[in-house]
Amino acid sequence: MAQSVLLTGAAGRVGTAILDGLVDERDYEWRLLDRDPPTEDHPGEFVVADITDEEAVREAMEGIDAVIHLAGDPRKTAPWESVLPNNIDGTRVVYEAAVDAGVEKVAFASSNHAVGAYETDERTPEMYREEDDFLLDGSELPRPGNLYGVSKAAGETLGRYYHDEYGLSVACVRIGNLTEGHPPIDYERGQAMWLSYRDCAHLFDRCIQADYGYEIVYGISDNDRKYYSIDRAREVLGYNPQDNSAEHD
Ligand SMILES: NC(=O)C1=CN([C@@H]2O[C@H](COP(=O)(O)OP(=O)(O)OC[C@H]3O[C@@H](n4cnc5c(N)ncnc54)[C@H](O)[C@@H]3O)[C@@H](O)[C@H]2O)C=CC1
Ligand SMILES: O=C1O[C@H](COP(=O)(O)O)[C@@H](O)[C@H](O)[C@H]1O
Repeated sequence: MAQSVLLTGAAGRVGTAILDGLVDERDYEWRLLDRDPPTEDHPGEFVVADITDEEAVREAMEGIDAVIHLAGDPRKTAPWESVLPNNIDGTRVVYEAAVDAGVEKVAFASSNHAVGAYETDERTPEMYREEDDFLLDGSELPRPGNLYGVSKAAGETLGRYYHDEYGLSVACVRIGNLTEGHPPIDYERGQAMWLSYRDCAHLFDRCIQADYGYEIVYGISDNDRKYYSIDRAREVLGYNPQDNSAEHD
């Protein structure tokens, strides 16, 4: 039977990458949720709701097997007044409703900014280059460099709680820098953590398909220069990225 997947933040960039990559590939029954109504054709059902609206999220969660939770404020400059409701409280609402609805898996869009403060003056810019061997693998403590990063670390910790307490499978994907078509130009850091659209779709697909308990993985393409390991994503999720920012130099 087709799996039913709730995609929050469906109208955004990451949501678009996932839908573009998976709609024709996979037989998922999509339920899309965003506070902004759709502007384009979309698969499945579209629920216009805010993730802080507990009742609406509960309703949207009915009959769902897996959730890809993207909705939130993606700005690294986002103030506390925004990340507290949109990224922290809204994420708690999503996990809580998922547990109550008997959902199996939640893939959470975390961010490189949850660990941004590892990029110290002493390490940069060398760590963005191929010859440098500094590597974060997901087992390190969060080290945010802004309140947005704090909110993503909070989302990861909420996931840990809902996994340990209720057995929900949770994959936190620390997404790098998603750009369509090619890596960011003249931006070493962005090239080292580039995530192509097709690798993004494939990675979240693996989060729906694979078996896991609680995981933190990095969401980047197989870039020659990288300071995030993708070994865990390969091992646990079966992630097999096709793109590499070096091929666009
Ligand atoms: N684009 C990137 O390179 C990266 C994105 N991420 C994370 O991935 C997720 C998606 O990011 P993007 O697609 O780039 O952002 P986006 O701004 O393009 O999309 C986010 C979507 O979430 C919706 N949304 C925001 N707050 C909401 C709320 N309270 N209730 C319902 N819907 C709400 C917005 O309407 C928007 O359609 C975010 O959580 C972001 O922090 C993490 C790392 C990198
Ligand atoms: O979490 C995010 O990270 C990406 C990449 O960060 P940046 O510091 O290289 O801009 C960012 O583009 C995206 O908006 C944000 O949600």
